[in-house]
Amino acid sequence: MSLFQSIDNSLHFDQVSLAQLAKTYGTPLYVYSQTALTQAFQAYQQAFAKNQPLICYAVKANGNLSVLKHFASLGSGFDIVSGGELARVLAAGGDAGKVIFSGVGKSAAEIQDALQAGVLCFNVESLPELDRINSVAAKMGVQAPISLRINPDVDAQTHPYISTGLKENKFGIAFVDALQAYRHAASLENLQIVGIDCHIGSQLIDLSPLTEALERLLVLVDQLEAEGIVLQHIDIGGGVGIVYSDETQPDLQAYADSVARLLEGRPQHLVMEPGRSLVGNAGVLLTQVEFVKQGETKNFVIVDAAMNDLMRPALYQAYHEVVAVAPRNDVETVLADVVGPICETGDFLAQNRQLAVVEGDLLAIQSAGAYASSMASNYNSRGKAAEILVCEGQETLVRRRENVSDLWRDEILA
Ligand SMILES: Cc1ncc(COP(=O)(O)O)c(C=O)c1O
Ligand SMILES: N[C@@H](CCCC[NH3+])C(=O)O
Repeated sequence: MSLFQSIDNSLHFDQVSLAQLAKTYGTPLYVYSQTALTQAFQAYQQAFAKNQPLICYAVKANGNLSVLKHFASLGSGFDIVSGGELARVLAAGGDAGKVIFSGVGKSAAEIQDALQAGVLCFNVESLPELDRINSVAAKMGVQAPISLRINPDVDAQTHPYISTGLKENKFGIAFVDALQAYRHAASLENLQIVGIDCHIGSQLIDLSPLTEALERLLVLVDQLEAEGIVLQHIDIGGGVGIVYSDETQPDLQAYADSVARLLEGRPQHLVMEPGRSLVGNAGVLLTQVEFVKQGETKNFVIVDAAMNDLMRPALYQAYHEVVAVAPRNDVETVLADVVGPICETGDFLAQNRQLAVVEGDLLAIQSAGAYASSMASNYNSRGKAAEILVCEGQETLVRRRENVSDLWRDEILA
């Protein structure tokens, strides 16, 4: 059942009035539904019940502390890609023992902090990274748990900027080099090999590339076993795509069933790193119309949110549904681009939409829970939006709006 409801012609999300939230906290405003977060997490648990996976939520999708705390309370682990994300997970009460550390450029300091915290493993993406982790661990007198991220050269059939499992992508260790890399890891004294990982891309609607990648990984697992390298876990990477507009909802259960079939009889634990599908449709970005402007060839609905708040449309021409919080029929519907106040032609949130709005109206930009606030910037010296968590009629402010008059606070007037 949708958590959006129209009550007296006014949109509610998880039983909280969006108009009331805008009035209390101002706009632009991110609103996340805790109920939706729980439902999305439980959908994974249920679909994959047979394998009892460790779900490591990908923090990069939405690192709000309260979102992380909620996932931790549901038993989630975390997939991190920086020291900053580790700090967030720990601040939110996450269990370091359920943290996997991905990313192609881990610094020595980040590795040291992660070892200190006691992360579950590093997903290692290159040979020099293996050596670096080994040397940091040696200095600390510890064993570092590692898993190799394999680049299986499988086409995820998604946007090229978020495709990660092809030969030409910077991610992972090439499939053909994988055995040699494991042998090298096994020769290093301060490394403990615990797993294997792959992640081929994000926003996958056709899930067959995911199972294809897993099949390739399993060939390696068998080869490793023959060499006496026995793994504790298999990490299948990120989650499934979500519906932004007219995509077909990917069949999570069918995917889980294929994974279960492929892993049948194997001793390894299943690990996964979903991000988008746990938070994407649990969030909206509320924005207010500043002006409706008639251009010579186009109409523009100028709103108070911009590409610094939500950069997906500018970066990937991504589509986000835009709906009026209180739809009206007393003004003409026009075809318009929804644009922000930033001085860039690429500063649009939506293009060619039919909208009937006037100055002061509120719009809800849908599917804004993932890769939205987490990719926000201060471009044009704009403050980052506030964030609210709603749950069955209750609201909680979980991030204050940044104060624009002291955004310069970390600079030094020389
Ligand atoms: C290494 C890694 N793991 C997990 C994810 C999360 O992927 P998704 O948000 O598609 O579930 C990503 C992002 O694509 C990633 O780069
Ligand atoms: N930022 C991307 C997803 C990146 C996935 C990270 N590997 C998006 O908004 O779709």
